[in-house]
Amino acid sequence: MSTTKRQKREISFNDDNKLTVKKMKKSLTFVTGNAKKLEELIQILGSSFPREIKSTKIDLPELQGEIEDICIKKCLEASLTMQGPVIVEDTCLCFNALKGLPGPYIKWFLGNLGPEGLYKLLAGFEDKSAQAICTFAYHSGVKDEEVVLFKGITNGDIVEPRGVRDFGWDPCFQPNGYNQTYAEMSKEEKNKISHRFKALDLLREYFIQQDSKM
Ligand SMILES: O=c1nc[nH]c2c1ncn2[C@H]1C[C@H](O)[C@@H](COP(=O)(O)OP(=O)(O)OP(=O)(O)O)O1
Ligand SMILES: [Mg+2]
Repeated sequence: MSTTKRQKREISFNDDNKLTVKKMKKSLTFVTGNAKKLEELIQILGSSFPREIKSTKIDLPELQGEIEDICIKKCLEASLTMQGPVIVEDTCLCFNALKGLPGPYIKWFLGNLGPEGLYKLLAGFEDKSAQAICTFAYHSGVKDEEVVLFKGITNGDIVEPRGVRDFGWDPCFQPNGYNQTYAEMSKEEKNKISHRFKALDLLREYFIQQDSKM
């Protein structure tokens, strides 16, 4: 019965003056400057996720290098700032014809070129295929503990932009097996197949496993 040992509890009296004990979920802070990422995370994880998600809007440094290194460093920065358990994520859009670029630098390419410009980048190439990669990183906040990574990849094509323009490069990314871009799909549909969904599915599994070991 050690599962409840470390769980916080809220003790109060209900209307009939009976003592009630409510188990409180531990919290986990998602550090991100991007409100759309947070919105999707909340929709994907839902209320059954075994942690209470809090969020802090901090623009963490945009680092260079391999995806894994970027995520580990980004997560350690967040953990130092928050002094507690945190998750961060980094999203890459990798064009196969460009050997994986823009990759982690997609934010700057998108900011300067927009979805149209991203599509035009591939004008000289027959291969329009791309990978949307989302990597979540978790750190417990305990010094010397390692960062854990969860990666989700959705393959697709870069197409002429179509659909609503409320989230980044969604209008120019069409996942394989669909004739709609992410931006033309409903949020529910995107959240069932997206790179972010796949990464969060692994993260959810990890926390369920962790709790079952306690
Ligand atoms: O599902 C997505 N669909 C379309 N666009 C997306 C998606 N996910 C991220 N994006 C955009 C946001 C940013 O322009 C770049 C990733 O850069 P990235 O550094 O990971 O995001 P960010 O700086 O906005 O937020 P954060 O504070 O969490 O680093 O791709
Ligand atoms: Mg960023």
